[in-house]
Amino acid sequence: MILSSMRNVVFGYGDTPVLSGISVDIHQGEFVGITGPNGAAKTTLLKLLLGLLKPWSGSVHIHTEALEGKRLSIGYVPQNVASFNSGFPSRVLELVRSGCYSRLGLFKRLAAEQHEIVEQSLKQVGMWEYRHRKVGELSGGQKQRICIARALAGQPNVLVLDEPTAGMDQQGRLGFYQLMRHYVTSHGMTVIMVTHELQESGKYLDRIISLEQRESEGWQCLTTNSCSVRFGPELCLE
Ligand SMILES: Nc1ncnc2c1ncn2[C@@H]1O[C@H](COP(=O)(O)OP(=O)(O)OP(=O)(O)O)[C@@H](O)[C@H]1O
Repeated sequence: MILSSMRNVVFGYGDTPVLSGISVDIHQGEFVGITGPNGAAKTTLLKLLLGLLKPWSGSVHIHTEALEGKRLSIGYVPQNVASFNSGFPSRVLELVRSGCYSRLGLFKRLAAEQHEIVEQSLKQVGMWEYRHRKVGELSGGQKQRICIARALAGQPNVLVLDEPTAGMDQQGRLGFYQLMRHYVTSHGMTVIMVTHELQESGKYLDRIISLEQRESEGWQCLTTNSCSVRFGPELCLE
């Protein structure tokens, strides 16, 4: 079932267009990779899907009925979260706990259930042992992991991640793809991830959306139905 649909979206910054006539659907409960070269507007596409940017023309629609009565809850891990400066005052546990407030609202005390979810999220990204450390003192890959844990602690039904494995070692990356696959398969979560690492992530994904430049047409959106399909002329414009 379609959860989000983008139709003929045109968008740019200032008076410079960066996406021209993009149409793409995201289905409920799929793990989608968005790929394309630097500057192809992958982050921009995510922000349009999230409603953080407004298209010049065309439409972006979230079909909440696809969630079958559940409230829409979106987790977002932006690009470069690893650049928290070294003076960032929070400790890991506080930061990850703060992810619960997107669901609970501010000024609510966390119940035992939320404490368990925080613990589970930190364990799933391999950062439980670091829970009392200051965030600013962690390595880039470790900061990336706790930002993912924070997003998971919010128990989103849609998780949007912009190059989430940047800075992670190979073992961490593979563990992360498996974890996302688990959330998609076992919890019905919809996961949308910008990635440059299709070789590694491809077998875990349900579908790839590829932003490719076509001569004289600007950036266009191509999708594959199956990740085993290589990019090439067999792709058709959606
Ligand atoms: N706030 C902004 N103001 C002006 N131009 C912008 C802004 N954000 C992005 N752009 C431009 O829009 C284009 C697409 O940027 P975007 O960050 O979406 O690309 P990307 O595919 O995510 O790139 P990367 O792989 O390098 O992260 C680029 O040419 C970029 O310079």
